[in-house]
Amino acid sequence: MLEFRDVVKHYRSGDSVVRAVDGVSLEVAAGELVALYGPSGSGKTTMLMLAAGLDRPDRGEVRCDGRSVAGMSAEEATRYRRTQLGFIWQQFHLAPGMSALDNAAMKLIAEGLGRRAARRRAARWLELVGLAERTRHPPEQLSTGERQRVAIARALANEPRLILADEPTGNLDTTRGQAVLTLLAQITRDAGVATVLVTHDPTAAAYADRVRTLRDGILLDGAATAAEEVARDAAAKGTAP
Ligand SMILES: Nc1ncnc2c1ncn2[C@@H]1O[C@H](COP(=O)(O)OP(=O)(O)OP(=O)(O)O)[C@@H](O)[C@H]1O
Repeated sequence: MLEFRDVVKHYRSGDSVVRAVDGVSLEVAAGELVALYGPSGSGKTTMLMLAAGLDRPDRGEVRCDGRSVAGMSAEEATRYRRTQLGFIWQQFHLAPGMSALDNAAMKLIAEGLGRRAARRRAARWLELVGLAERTRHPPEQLSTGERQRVAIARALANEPRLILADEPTGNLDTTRGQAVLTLLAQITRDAGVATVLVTHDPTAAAYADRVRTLRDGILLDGAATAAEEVARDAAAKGTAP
């Protein structure tokens, strides 16, 4: 479903070059949840931006359902993001002044679904993420964790084929975080979605079918279980797992 083929993305910053993604090949199948695990600055968000067509690789190719993402016109890329993709952003990107319900319904309305039907569907997703009591509140009247859940409801409401989740539980307490991860794993499996979960939390990585570790823009060898990755990480830091 999603494929990175020898992808390189470097950023220039003054005289130096940041090798954000440095020759990554990775496939994520429909119905599979892959965790991209790695420290801050290892290139995880850059990989999601490339998959969403919000940035272009310097070399290599990102394909979704066989189509080159960088090869899409601006119009095709917008439609791809609205209809195929559920992007859960680290910074939420909610519209201020609009209710949680309208924020969650936004992509559905943009795709032409009637306002009432869009709101009905969005309300169901808000309920699933535990926000049934907060649908009328705009983001500025919600806690950070509640905003994160609105962003998750919005990302899932269009029933995407590919979910890109950037630290989706970063602002949630353990119970809420586990509920969101269980929901993501369930949607991935039941709806045959390909999901990439970016995290530096080993507990979150444990919900994945496969965990791949990114360091300095390079994927470490081999797929591993979350437990193996946690042990490898602890060994690298010289701490007990
Ligand atoms: N637009 C940009 N211009 C210059 N450098 C960038 C740009 N975007 C990212 N970088 C750099 O690329 C590297 C990878 O960044 P990225 O955001 O992908 O890391 P990350 O693993 O998602 O980090 P975090 O866990 O902190 O979100 C970092 O060193 C970052 O500073």
